[in-house]
Amino acid sequence: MTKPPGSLGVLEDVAAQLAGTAGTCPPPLPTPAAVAVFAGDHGVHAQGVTPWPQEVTAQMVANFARGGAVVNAFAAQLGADVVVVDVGVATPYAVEVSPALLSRKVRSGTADLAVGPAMTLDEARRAVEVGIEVATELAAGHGCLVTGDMGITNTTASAALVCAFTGATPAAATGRGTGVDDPTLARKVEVVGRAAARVPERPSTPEAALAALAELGGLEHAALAGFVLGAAAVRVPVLLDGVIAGSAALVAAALCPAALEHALAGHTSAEPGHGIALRHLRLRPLLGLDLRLGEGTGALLALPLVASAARALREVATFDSAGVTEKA
Ligand SMILES: O=C(O)c1ccc[n+]([C@@H]2O[C@H](COP(=O)([O-])O)[C@@H](O)[C@H]2O)c1
Ligand SMILES: Cc1cc2nc[nH]c2cc1C
Repeated sequence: MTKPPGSLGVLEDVAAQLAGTAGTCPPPLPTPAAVAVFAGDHGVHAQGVTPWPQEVTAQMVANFARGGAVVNAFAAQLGADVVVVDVGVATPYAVEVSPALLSRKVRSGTADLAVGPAMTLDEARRAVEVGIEVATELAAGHGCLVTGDMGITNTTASAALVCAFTGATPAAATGRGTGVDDPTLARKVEVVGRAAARVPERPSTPEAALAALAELGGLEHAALAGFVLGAAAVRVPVLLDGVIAGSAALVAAALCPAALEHALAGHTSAEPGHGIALRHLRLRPLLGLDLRLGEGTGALLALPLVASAARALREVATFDSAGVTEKA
């Protein structure tokens, strides 16, 4: 290629990874992309760890389906498709039947992880299977699968998963989520610590990973873990968003370590557990913009970088073909 070797830095690693995932060099363009926004509610809402009412999850599901959320705006900028997947929303919403909304509810919200298992092993497995199925369906017709999430209180479950899977302390892994005050943050740290202490640290077998997921996770975390596995199985790159995807990727890595070879971290969010998860997974985030929205927004912003990496391998002339003299 007509450039000094290594001069595209991290994009050279991205390009090589895309080629490895596809099994072809140059790799296909990662477009069009599809964002799957997995939505679920959380029993731990009862502990007062977020200022937002639970109904906001359902209301935002309707907003995604109508095209009115930030993720829809960012997707429109890139020609990406948005699909919202109800894997565990607890309150009703009114939307017309739309191809942009998939009803795959496993249960109406999890149980309170502060006092016992968030879900059963069977529910966790079924939610993982939802993610695998959605990835498989979207892979036909899309060059990149982008993770999205919506779930009031899901940064609490994310922090608990990060503690369990990395050994991080609750104080280090727990952040302010949508923006909680100091007393709420202290309560959140306490809840995360109490819950994470119930599971054996750093589960590494698939059985232990599924058990930890059922104990601490959300239905959207389970589906996102499956989405990562499903994308890898059909060899389509998966671009990860924030702390919810990052904590779900820890679960996916314990279920099948090789799956993470097909994952890219779009950004690192302001939630401290996210950086911990990415370092544990040895994933380098492409962007750092202090985002803390979720929905898939940070991952989508990184998509042009991933597409440019693929385009460089596909379209740049060689020294020979362009008649450019090589270095001595
Ligand atoms: O993506 C992130 O890293 C991220 C960080 C903070 C908040 N969020 C979003 O905010 C919601 C959860 O925040 P909370 O405070 O209710 O736990 C949920 O819908 C997430 O998508 C997302
Ligand atoms: C309004 C709102 C939009 C969101 N999108 C993702 N998480 C969210 C949380 C809230 C509160």
